Amino acid sequence: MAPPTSVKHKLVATYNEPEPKRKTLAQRAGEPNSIAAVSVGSRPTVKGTTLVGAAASNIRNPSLTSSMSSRHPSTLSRHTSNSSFSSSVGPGLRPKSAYGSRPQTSLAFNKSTLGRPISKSGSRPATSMAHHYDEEEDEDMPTQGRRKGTQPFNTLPSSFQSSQEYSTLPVQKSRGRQSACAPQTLLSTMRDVSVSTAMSKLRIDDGAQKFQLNGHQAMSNKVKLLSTPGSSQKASISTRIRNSRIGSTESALVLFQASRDSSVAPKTPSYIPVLSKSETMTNTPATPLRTSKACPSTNNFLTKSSNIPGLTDWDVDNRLEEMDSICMKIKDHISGSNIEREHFEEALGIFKSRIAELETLRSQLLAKNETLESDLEASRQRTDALQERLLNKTTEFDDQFRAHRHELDECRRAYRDETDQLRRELTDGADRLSRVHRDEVRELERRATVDVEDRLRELERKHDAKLDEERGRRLREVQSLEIQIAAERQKLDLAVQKKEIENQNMREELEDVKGDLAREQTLKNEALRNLAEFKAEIQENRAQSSSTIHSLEGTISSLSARIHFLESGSKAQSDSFADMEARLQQAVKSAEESKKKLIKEETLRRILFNQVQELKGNIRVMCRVRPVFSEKAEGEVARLTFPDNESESKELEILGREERSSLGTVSRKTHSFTFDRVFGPHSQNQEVFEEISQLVQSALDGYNVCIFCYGQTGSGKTHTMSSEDGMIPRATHQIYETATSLKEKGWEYAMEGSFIEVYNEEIHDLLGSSKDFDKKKHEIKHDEQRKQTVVTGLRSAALDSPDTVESILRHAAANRSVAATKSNERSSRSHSVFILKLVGQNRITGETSEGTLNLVDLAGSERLKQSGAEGDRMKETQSINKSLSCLGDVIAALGQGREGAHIPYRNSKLTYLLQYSLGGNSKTLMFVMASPLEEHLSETLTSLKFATKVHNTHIGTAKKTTKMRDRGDA
Ligand SMILES: Nc1ncnc2c1ncn2[C@@H]1O[C@H](COP(=O)(O)OP(=O)(O)OP(=O)(O)O)[C@@H](O)[C@H]1O
Repeated sequence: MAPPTSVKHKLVATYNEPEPKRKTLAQRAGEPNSIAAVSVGSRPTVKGTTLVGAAASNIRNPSLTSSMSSRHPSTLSRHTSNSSFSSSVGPGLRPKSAYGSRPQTSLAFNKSTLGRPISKSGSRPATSMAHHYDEEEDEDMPTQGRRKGTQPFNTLPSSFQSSQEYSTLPVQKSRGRQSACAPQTLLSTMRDVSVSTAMSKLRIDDGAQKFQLNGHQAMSNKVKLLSTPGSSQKASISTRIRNSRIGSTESALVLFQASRDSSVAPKTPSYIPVLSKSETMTNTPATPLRTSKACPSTNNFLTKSSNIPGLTDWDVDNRLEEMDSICMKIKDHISGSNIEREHFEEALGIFKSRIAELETLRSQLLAKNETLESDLEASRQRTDALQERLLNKTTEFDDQFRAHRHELDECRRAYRDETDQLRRELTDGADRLSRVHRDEVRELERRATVDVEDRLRELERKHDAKLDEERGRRLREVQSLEIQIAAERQKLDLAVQKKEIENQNMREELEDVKGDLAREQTLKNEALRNLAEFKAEIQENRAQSSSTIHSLEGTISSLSARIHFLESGSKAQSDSFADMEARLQQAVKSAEESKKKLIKEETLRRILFNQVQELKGNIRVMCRVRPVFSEKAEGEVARLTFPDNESESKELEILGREERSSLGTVSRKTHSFTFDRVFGPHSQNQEVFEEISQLVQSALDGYNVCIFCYGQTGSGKTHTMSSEDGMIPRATHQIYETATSLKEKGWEYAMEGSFIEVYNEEIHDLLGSSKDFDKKKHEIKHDEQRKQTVVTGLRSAALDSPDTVESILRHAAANRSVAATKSNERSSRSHSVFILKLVGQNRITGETSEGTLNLVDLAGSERLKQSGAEGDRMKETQSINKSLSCLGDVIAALGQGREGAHIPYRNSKLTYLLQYSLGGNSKTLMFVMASPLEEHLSETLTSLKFATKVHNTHIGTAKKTTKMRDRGDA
């Protein structure tokens, strides 16, 4: 295998390094005639042509010079030698021409000198050698030349042969010039065994590398031989040494050395010699070869032993001269050979030194190799250590990874627990807030109740004191007390409303707190999302997990602090809310108690009112003036004035028509009227009902109450009495509510309503069918004992709910409207009476009461003369006027106050129907309705004058129909 180029270059650089082992062998050889050192550029100067040739070839053997002279110019030239050397030094194979040139030359010389017959004789060593060589020349050399690449040492036999011939030179030389052929043979032998020839056969072969020299390269070849392995070669060398009788000591030694060192010759490429300074000598031009003229008679030369038949004798003198010249040449050749030997020795020294250098290089390389191996081992150890460390690090990393994952799991579990704890805390906080708020509301109600109770106690004391006084005072004092009670009630209502507002505010605050809690919940959710994101970041970046955890813990702690802060704030709000709620409950409770007190007060007030009514008389008259809807449509408005306070008016002044006296003066009389109350055109039904509510209430107390409206047509009777907010609906509602409230006192009332009309002195059931108006006859019957009136055949409706009243009124209005279509303006032509019978029983006291409330809407009072009615209208008007006149007569009779006097109730259906509601133990209220129109002025004045008569009538003291039952009977 070819060595690496780098190594080869290095070897070139270290070629001159000494080799101790080689040096020792050289010393052992004990070579005194060492070859003179040959240096590049210091070509030795040799006298003579041979010497010049030797010098030119640096190390060429002098014998070679002679042999070269007989060599064929074409096969042996300096140039060829140089080429051969160059080829041998180079990495390529040795060229065939270079290898075969010298043997061919030798062979040519042998052939030229000895001829074929001589070479075939085989009697002389030289001849045999020549023959042998000839055979090799003819057969082997080309083969060797071909094989030298694979078997470079197969060339040794040739060189060895030359060596043998060379070794015989001293023997022949000692014989002297015994035969003519001896010198020739000697020359041939010397040439063959010359160092140059021997060196030319030697080579340093290292695999594909071959090193072959010509001339002075022989020494190099010997050196090459040192590295030539193979026992057969050593044997050949030993044989040659034995065969060389006097041989050159140096050659013997070199061969011996080669034989010895061949066994230890390094096989590594480092022993491939590389051209150095000495090698450059091979590049020097070789000495011109001698031609065959140097021995012109060689072809005819015969020795004494030549016994070849057919050959003739030759000229002795010429031969002698030739021999002399040959001898001289031999001498020169010998001297040149000595010089050449010195050169070889010198070259040998150089090569030894180079060998030493190579050895040194080898040792260095070995050392370096060892170093490299040690480095490699160290590197391997380091690699193992690194692998072990890597394994340890991997294990450690896995452990850390597991520990970190475990830590992350712990953190995740801790966060989950903390989140659950926060959620529980929030839930608990919300529950606490709710409880606290409820407590606050209770406390607020309690406080409000206490306050109201205190106020009520104080008020009760005031009222008790006032009630003690009121019993001895008049009606105005009672009214003032009522006003105060109403004011207190209003205050209480305001207080309750205020408490309710406060409660509402507290609820709003609670809602705000809940909103804050919801926002906190949102923040908490955001924090949880941030926590999840932080967890994701922790997983992504484990190195930052600890810092992220700390930051997350900080966020959680801040959130916890904020939650605590909000809880504390909401707790305060909850406290205040609970306080307000408690106060509210207290206020509600106090309001209920106040309501109870008010009921008691109301009872007392009714008692007082009845007492006042008894003191004042049982018939009261109130006046109401309807508003003007349109002056253009209704005409001129009469001049009605209210001299006293309009809100509490009791007086009415009407400017009468112009009256022309007999003297022609025109005057207008002012008519002044005074009633229990005068309602102006701006008054409402609510205001009117407040005035009569106490009277209506008397029906529950067992009184017969009759409220009727009197006035001309279109003055507002029906509006006041039967409209949606008129006295009938309001009275029934109030009675129902009062009856319900009196249940607390044990009173149970049975309320039954009926609605009739008196038309043309006939009674029609408005709750029945309108078809029966003219068919069904109803009779009026009186119960003298019970002082109750009963109309037969009437349908009545139990007032078990306020809605019943509305249904009754709607039904009655529908019947009246149907009737109106038959007889025009039926409603104005008939008296309508709503009868409400109230029968009460107190299950506690055993009292019973039976009262009747009659709400009467009288027909319009018109003067027949003014109305111009005819036919049925006239009959209606007459009937109306009759009944109204009878009413006036009855009232007038009652006003006379005579005991047992006749009261003409039977004169009309109306008065007979109202027998027990007019006078006696009844309470009567008459509304006189006035029209504001100038057109109706006359009729208005008539009505007002009639009302004045009634107002001036003292009917007597009303008595309620109550009985005390024996408890035992009950
Ligand atoms: N105080 C009032 N406020 C407003 N409108 C009123 C008032 N009084 C009467 N009216 C209206 O005047 C008109 C006539 O009233 P209403 O029918 O009650 O008179 P009347 O006296 O009942 O007549 P009639 O005797 O023919 O029944 C109605 O439209 C009624 O609404």
